Amino acid sequence: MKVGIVGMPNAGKSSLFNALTKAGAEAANYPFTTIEPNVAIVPVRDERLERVAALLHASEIVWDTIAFHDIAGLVKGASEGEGLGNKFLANIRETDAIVHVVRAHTDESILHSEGSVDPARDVDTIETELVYADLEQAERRVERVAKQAKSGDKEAAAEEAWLRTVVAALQEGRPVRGIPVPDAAPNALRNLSPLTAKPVLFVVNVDEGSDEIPAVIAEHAARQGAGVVALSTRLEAELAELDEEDAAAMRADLGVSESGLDRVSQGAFALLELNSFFTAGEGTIAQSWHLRNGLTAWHAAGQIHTDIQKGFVRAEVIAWDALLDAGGFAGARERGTLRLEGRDYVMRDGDVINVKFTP
Ligand SMILES: Nc1ncnc2c1ncn2[C@@H]1O[C@H](COP(=O)(O)OP(=O)(O)OP(=O)(O)O)[C@@H](O)[C@H]1O
Ligand SMILES: [Mg+2]
Repeated sequence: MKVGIVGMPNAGKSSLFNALTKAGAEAANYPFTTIEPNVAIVPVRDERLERVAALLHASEIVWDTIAFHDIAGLVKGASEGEGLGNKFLANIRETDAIVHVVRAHTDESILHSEGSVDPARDVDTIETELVYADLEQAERRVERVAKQAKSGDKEAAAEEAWLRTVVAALQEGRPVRGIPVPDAAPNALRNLSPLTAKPVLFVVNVDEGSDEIPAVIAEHAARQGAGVVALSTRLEAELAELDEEDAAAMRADLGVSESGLDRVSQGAFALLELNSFFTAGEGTIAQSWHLRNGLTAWHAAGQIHTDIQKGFVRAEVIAWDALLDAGGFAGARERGTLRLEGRDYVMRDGDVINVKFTP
């Protein structure tokens, strides 16, 4: 899963990114934590898997990860190429979700490109740039698709009609999110990959020691079904430089709630309506995975390995807490809480699964 970080210049994007990168380096078990200078691979920690791993004396824990893409600040006019903004926006077109960093801290030593701290105005500026960028993209695409439609391509005709609705909405400043995709052109949304259709997590960059979300941002987020997390990105970046004990002591001193970064990564996952599931065995690797709500054991097998999916026979499944209650797989088998399920079993959040397959 990929997430793009957007926001005004100096909003705190790179501080957040650095904090995430450092946390990733500590915990990810990935040798390639920073695969590119502006891409950070961050583990999504989950206490449930930690407890399962402890119970089974797992050899190690492998976390599912999110890739965060840091881009330069978007000024007004970014979509017209100012400040290279458009190129940066193109970089995040392929992401699954957007983290929008909003400055709310009042540190006067940090310049604001608009001369004052005003979270609602800044959110509006960035959202307008995203709308413009999508508009430009949609106008270009509609021309191309219209040509295909003229040659009698039914799907192209449906896509063209959809694109015209999209262009009209964007011209009025409305996002693409929520505009229904026609059955006759099921790939229309993916072909355009509009920024304003992606789920959003607002990260409100607050003063140290605060975790208050400004009401205007909370209401704005609620209206568009977005998530909100408040933290000081500078503080998180500083804490990430400390070892775990010192960081915990400093958090306690400042009265800052634990794991601001975990809230960001978990918040990003929550946006996409993903379920977690786990694979684990006595003394082996305990691993976390994610799957869209409503998908089955067969899909879960495909996440683990295509060969395991191809050879799927059945799956042993148990809820993570039932496994803890039973004291392990042997106990669960005795109690009958370890179930055998077929390929159509709909996975539940927190399931531990062991797929039996023919190689
Ligand atoms: N909560 C905060 N309180 C005080 N200062 C902060 C806070 N968050 C970030 N800063 C400071 O603001 C400055 C800009 O932060 P940062 O580089 O993360 O912004 P950015 O959004 O990446 O900017 P750019 O758009 O230029 O890439 C840094 O000096 C950083 O230490
Ligand atoms: Mg930056």
